[in-house]
Amino acid sequence: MRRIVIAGNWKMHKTQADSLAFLNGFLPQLETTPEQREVILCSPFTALTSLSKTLHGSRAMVGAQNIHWETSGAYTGEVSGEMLTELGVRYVIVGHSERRQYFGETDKTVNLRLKAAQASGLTPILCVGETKEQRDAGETETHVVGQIEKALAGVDQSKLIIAYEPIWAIGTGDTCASDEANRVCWLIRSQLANKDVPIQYGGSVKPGNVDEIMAQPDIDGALVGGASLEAETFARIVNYVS
Ligand SMILES: O=C(CO)COP(=O)(O)O
Repeated sequence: MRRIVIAGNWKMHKTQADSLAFLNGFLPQLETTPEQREVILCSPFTALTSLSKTLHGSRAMVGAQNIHWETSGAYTGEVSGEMLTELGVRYVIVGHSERRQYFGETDKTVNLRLKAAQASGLTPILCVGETKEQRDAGETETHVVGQIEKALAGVDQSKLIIAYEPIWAIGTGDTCASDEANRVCWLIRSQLANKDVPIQYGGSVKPGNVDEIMAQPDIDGALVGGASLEAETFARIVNYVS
């Protein structure tokens, strides 16, 4: 049985106070969440400590949004795996398209960050996905398969989550049709040595489309941006109807 993993990516949203207010509304709604669903909240670095303390012993776990590949050194502005695990962080997003687009993340640095995350005991959530131009040119498959190959060179597939996030569907309200998302998730799985790696879909996941997305056979979860910022909305997604 493959794991089901629903993660919220808060991106650059929420102070510590905002995070705690969110949890007040969110945690009680996890009481009815089926046990086999993993629930993760990926906050900015500054809220990780508060999240970790408040979530201790609860159903939800804490994730970060980036990690540096070195264990320490002169890397101003960066954070190491040990710094994250010390706070109780268990997961980390790696290679999000916003980091690739705005912060010069490459397939090479994604690969280094994945290995560093695993070396420090974190489970990385590797993000891949194509642009609108690539999709329109019929290059989705070759692009995504290329990203997967380069990212996973030398990476342990037993401690890994992958998120397929078509860039044109992120923050646009323009969801990828669930059968199209499923087809790409299936393709990703076909490239993996470990067929049990959970593969999430991300891109405008909302209460109104989550049930249909999660009904797809090769989609094992969701990576949710905007709709993870509000407790009621994210709880509805986590408690999707299967
Ligand atoms: O980028 C995403 C999650 O990592 C998706 O963002 P939205 O859910 O806001 O489209």
